[in-house]
Amino acid sequence: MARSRKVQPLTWLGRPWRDRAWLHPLYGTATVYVAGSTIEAVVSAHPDWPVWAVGAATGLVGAATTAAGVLAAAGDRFTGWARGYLGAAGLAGGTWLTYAAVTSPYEPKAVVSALVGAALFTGAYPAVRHAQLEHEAHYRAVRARPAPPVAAAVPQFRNPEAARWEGLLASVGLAGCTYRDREENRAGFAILISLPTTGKVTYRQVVGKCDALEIATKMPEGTVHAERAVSPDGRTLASEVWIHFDVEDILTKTLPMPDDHTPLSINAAFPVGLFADGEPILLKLREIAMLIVGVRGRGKTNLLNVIIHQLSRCTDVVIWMIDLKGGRAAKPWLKPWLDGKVKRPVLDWVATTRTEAHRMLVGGHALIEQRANAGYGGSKVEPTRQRPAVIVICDEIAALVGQHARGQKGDGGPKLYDLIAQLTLDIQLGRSEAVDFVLATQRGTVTMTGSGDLKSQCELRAGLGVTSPQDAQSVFTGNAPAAKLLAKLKDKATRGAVLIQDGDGGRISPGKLHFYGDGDAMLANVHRAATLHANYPAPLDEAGARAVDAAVRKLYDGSGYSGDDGRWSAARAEHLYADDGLPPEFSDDEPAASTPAQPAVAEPTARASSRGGGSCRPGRSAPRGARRGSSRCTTTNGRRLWSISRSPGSRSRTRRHRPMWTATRP
Ligand SMILES: Nc1ncnc2c1ncn2[C@@H]1O[C@H](COP(=O)(O)OP(=O)(O)OP(=O)(O)O)[C@@H](O)[C@H]1O
Repeated sequence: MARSRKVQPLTWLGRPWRDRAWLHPLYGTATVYVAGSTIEAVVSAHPDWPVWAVGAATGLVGAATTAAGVLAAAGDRFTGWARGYLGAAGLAGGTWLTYAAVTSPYEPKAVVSALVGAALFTGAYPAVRHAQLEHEAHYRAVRARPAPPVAAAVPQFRNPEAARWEGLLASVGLAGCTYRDREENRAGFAILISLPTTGKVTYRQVVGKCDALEIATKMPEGTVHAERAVSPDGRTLASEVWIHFDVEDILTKTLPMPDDHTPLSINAAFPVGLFADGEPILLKLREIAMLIVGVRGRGKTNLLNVIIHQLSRCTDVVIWMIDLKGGRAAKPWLKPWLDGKVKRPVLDWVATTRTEAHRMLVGGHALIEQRANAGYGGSKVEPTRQRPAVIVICDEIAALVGQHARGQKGDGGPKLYDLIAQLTLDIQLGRSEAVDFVLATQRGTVTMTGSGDLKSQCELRAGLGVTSPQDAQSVFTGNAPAAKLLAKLKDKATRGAVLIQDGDGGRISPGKLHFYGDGDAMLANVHRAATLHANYPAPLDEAGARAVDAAVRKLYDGSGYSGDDGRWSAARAEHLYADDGLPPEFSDDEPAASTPAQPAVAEPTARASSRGGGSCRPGRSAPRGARRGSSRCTTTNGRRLWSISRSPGSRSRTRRHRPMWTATRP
C-alpha cells in the first residue's frame, strides 16, 4: 500500500485570503495611505520637528519596507516575479510615504500618485500571482519532501546473531556493514557481510581490520582473514565479503603427508595441503608456470618434495629437475635407483650445473618445437603416457637466472642472458605443448627471478613467508591485502603455511602444506616414495627424445640426452652417484601397512634402458586390473588450471571463491 505523503506548507503569497486575493494590492495601498495620514497627524501635533528630520525618518521606514518586501519573498519557493513585485511595492510605498510626510497625504499629487500606484499594483497582481501559483504547483510536485515515515518508530525484528556481529564489526571500526550469512567449514566458520552502500567501508578496510577482529574475538594471530565473495556466475562482488574465523588454526598445525602412493594423472589435480578453512589445496600443473617464493627455512624444499611426490605418482609425466645446490634436493629421489633397488629413477633428468641446466632448457625448447611442428592434438597437447607432459622443477632459480648468477669467466658455460631468454621462451611456448615449469626462489624480486617478463609468466604463485612487507608485495604484486597476510606468516608455528594465488583473477587464500618430514624422516619418506613410484613416470616419447637429443648434442661437448654419453653418463652425472650425506639404506621400511596398488601402467619400453647409459632398465609391469587413482576432475574451464574444491552442500547464494570442478579424492 502506497504511503500518503504530506507536503510542506507553501507561501503566504498564494495561500492566505485565497478567495479575495485580488484585494491584496488595495489592502496594501490603504495601509500605506493610513500610515501617511498617521505621520501627518503626528507631525501636525509637533510643529517644532524639522521637516528634513521627518523626511529622513520616513525615508528610513520606506527603505525598511522595501527590504521587508524583498526578504519576505526570499527563498526558492517564490518566483523572481514575486520578489520583483514585492520589492517594487515596498519601494513605491516608502517613496510615497516620504513624500506625504514632507508635504501632506491629502495634497492632490499625493492622492493621485496613491491612486495610480494602487491601480498599477492591482493590475499587475493577477499575473504575478498566477506565476507564483504555477511555481508552487511545480515545487510541490518536484521538491516537496515526504514526512518521516511513521513506521520508523516501530521497532523492527533483528536477528540476534546479526545484531551481535554488526555490533562487533562496528566496535572495530566497520560500522554500517550488514551481517548476511554464516557458513561452517572444517576449520571453523565464515560470515558473509555486505558493505555499506555509502562506500564508506571498502574491502581493503575490512582486510585491515582483521587484526582488530582477532583481538576482539580473542583469536590467535593470522586466524581471521577476509576474502571477496563471488556471485554464482563467477563475478567477484564489490560489496560482499566473507570473513573467515579459523577456529582450528590450521596454519599452525603440522599436516603429515598422506601415505598415498596410488597412480595419478597430470590432467587431474593433486592435493598439497589444506586451506585455512580445512578444504584441500589441489594443484593442477597443466598449462601453467608456478612460482614458489619463500625465504630460507619457510618450507620451499618441503613443498618441492610434496610436489615431486605427487608428480611422480603421475603416469603421464616426465620430471626434469634443475638443482644447482649440487643436487641436494634431487639426490634423495635418485637414491633407490642409484642403489639398484629400482630400475628407473623418478626424475628423468637432473641438472646440477648451469651448463647442464642450459642443455635441459635447450632440450626443452627442442621438444616444444617438435610437438608444435607435429601439431599433436590440434591447438594443444593433452598429456598421455605415450606423449607425456614434461614438468621442469627448478629449486632456487636465483642461482640460475638471478642477477648474481654469473658463471666463472671463460668457463665456457652459458651466459646469464642466454639462460634468462631460454627459460622465458620455454615458459611462454611450453604451455600448449605440455611442457610446464615449477620455479622456486627466496624472493620474488626481479633481481632474483631474472626478468620481469619471466616472473609475469608465472601465473600460479605460492608465497611461503617473507622477511618484509616489500618482499611480500613482490610475490603478489599490487595486492596489498595479500602482502599483509603473507608478511604475517613469520613465526615458527606457521612454517609451511602458504598463500596461494590463482592466475585468473588474483584471488588469494592462505593454507598449510603437507609436511614431508625433517632430516632422516624426510629422507626415509622420499626413499619410500621414490621406490614405490619408480614405474609411474612415463619415459619421454621417442620422437620427443630424438629432438631433445639432437638439440643437446649441438651444445658444448656434443653429448646428448640419450645414449652412453647422455644425461646419466659418468662425465655429466658422476657427482650424483656419490653417496655423500645420505643415510645408507632404507631397505627395511619398504611397503609395509599401506602397500599401494601396483600401477596399471604400460611397461616402459626397452628403449628406456639405453637412455640412462645402461643403468635405466625396464621395470616390471603391473598386474592386470590394478586400481587406478581415484582423483579426478569433473570439469575444467579453459584457462582455469588449478583450483580449490568447495565443501559440499553450501547453501549460500553468494559463493566463496571456489571452483568449477570437484575432486573426489579424500
Ligand atoms: N608444511 C610444514 N609443516 C610444518 N613444518 C614445516 C613445513 N614445511 C617446513 N616446515 C619446517 O620448516 C623447516 C624448513 O623447511 P625447508 O627446509 O623445507 O625450508 P626451505 O625454505 O627449503 O629452507 P632452505 O632454503 O634452508 O632449505 C623444516 O625443517 C620444518 O621443520
